[in-house]
Amino acid sequence: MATSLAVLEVERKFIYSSDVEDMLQTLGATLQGRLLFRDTYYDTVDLHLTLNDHWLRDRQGSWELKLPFSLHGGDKSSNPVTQYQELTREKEIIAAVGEVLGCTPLSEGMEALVAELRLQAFASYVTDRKSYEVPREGLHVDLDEADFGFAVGEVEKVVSTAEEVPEALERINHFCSQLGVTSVKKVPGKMTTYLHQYRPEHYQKLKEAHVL
Ligand SMILES: Cc1ncc(C[n+]2csc(CCOP(=O)(O)OP(=O)(O)OP(=O)(O)O)c2C)c(N)n1
Ligand SMILES: [Mg+2]
Repeated sequence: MATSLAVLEVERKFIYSSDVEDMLQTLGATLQGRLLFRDTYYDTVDLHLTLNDHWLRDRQGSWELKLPFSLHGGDKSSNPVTQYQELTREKEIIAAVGEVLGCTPLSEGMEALVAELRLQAFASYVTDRKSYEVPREGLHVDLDEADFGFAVGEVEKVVSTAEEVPEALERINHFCSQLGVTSVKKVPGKMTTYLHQYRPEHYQKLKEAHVL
């Protein structure tokens, strides 16, 4: 079996204003397209996945698990840049879910895993996304509008080794400052806002665990 390179997503969220698209174009960004998609997130009854910063979702029939890979330690709750590994192969997702839950799932597919572990959907929303590429910087920018009335932008770089992370951080932070994003405070994303609005107890537990 061919070994796949890791997909490590380094990302910084920002709040944008109505002139953001003009600014992006001035900075050399080009619009790639617009996409509408629904994400449904799953967890165990006792919230073991999210309390361990593992985010399992079904995006329009494709499954994905985001899990932390930060080698730098530090306080996640205040850093404006997040670093996650992304798994999209069901076999790898099932193994990683088993590892964090301390079990060995028998299931070979995601629907079976949901039944076996009695996973429950805890959040579901539609995102209307405009995607920009910044070829010169190797960066990707998304402007997201969620169906519960929340908008957020993300500057992102995908790398495959931990050694590439510092340069990605530098490029992201430099691009953000050019965009006028100066606050070093962490901006709440769609999930943080969704949980705060619709699942306050879950939100509180994640705050107490310093996951959000
Ligand atoms: C600011 C901040 N946001 C999220 C987290 C953790 N987290 C919460 S939900 C979550 C999973 C969703 O990640 P996010 O990038 O917000 O979603 P989305 O933009 O729709 O997915 P993409 O298309 O980029 O793959 C994470 C990693 C965190 N620790 N801090
Ligand atoms: Mg994102």
